[in-house]
Amino acid sequence: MSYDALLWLSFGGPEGPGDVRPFLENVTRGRGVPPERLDEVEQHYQHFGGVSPINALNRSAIGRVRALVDLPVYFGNRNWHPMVEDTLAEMKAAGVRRALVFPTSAYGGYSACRQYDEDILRARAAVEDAPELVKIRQFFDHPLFVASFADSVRAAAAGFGDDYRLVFTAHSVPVSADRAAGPPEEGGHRYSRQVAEASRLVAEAVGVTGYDVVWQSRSGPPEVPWLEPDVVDHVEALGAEGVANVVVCPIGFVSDHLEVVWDLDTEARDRAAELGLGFARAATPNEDPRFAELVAELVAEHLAGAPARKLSDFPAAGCTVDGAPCAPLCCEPAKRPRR
Ligand SMILES: CC1=C(CCC(=O)O)c2cc3nc(cc4[nH]c(cc5[nH]c(cc1n2)c(C)c5CCC(=O)O)c(CCC(=O)O)c4C)C(CCC(=O)O)=C3C
Ligand SMILES: [Fe+2]
Repeated sequence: MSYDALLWLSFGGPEGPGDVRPFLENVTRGRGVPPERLDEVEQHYQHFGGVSPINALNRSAIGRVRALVDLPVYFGNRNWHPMVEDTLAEMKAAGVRRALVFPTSAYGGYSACRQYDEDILRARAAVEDAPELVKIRQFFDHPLFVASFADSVRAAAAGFGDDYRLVFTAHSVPVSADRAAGPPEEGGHRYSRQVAEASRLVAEAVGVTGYDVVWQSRSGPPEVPWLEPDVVDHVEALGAEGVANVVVCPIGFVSDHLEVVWDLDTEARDRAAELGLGFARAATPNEDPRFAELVAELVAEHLAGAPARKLSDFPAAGCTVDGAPCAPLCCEPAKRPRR
């Protein structure tokens, strides 16, 4: 199979105050997020002038990937411009017939994997005679992903000697969504188990034996259970335990974005300061040159049909054609209550 492009598929984020509300409406359309939560999240964005760092960081990484791969690289998002539908139309007009897709998420699960397949379906439905789109596999246990986080944890912890608690954090999801993550015969929880596995690998690389895995940025109505504990609550619990310093590693994300700079660098950091805890946040991989190398390796691996380079034997999937699920009933979307 030959490919004539690479499509970088991401979440998207607003780039000015006027973008915030329409962006949030795109994110939450039909998802049962209460309006009060949206108002609150809008304030987080406006606190940063309505600009999320995510688009600029994607463009910066794409620049480095362009130097490493032999394919034109296009950029499209689920929720904000450049929208993936528009990018795909542009690709089609440029004569692209088959493209690889790099999704900016390392994990399985509905929000982290299957929803990107839905983006591919939606984009292809919007473009007549659309190019074929083949998505690249999950990479939570790739040696370059793990090494990048391990170095960022070491750098963040540098001022604390050995006296710190390492806390990994990933985006919370509804408990029901995590239960449905992966193919049904595996028993579910593929998202939280992959997050736990990546955390274990990074802790091992750093040489830390005691660490925690917690969740952040929960949304949805309060009566719906989401993965816990929350990172800010956890910082409080560590303070009560007498822990002196906390190093937070956002293992669930490939780049900084609003939920990293708000929930971690603002909320969790402020709470730690109030409690007199030392606090440091490990960098996400995006700006590490190894992240571009990781993407180039994943592309080369796919083109060569080479075996996956990975540090664990935990199941991974995600390589899909034209937005089909990884396997029948894999990460089935939840039936959401209409509001
Ligand atoms: C697993 C996961 C990832 C990691 C995988 C990946 O990276 O793709 C992720 C990433 C991100 N989530 C982001 C932003 C938001 N997520 C929301 C809402 C939700 N996220 C969910 C899950 C995830 N989200 C879920 C289950 C919801 C509930 C509603 C729904 O089922 O969709 C909302 C709505 C408001 C709110 O309620 O918080 C916003 C604004 C941004 C961009 C931030 C920026 O602009 O910089 C990024 C990278
Ligand atoms: Fe999210």
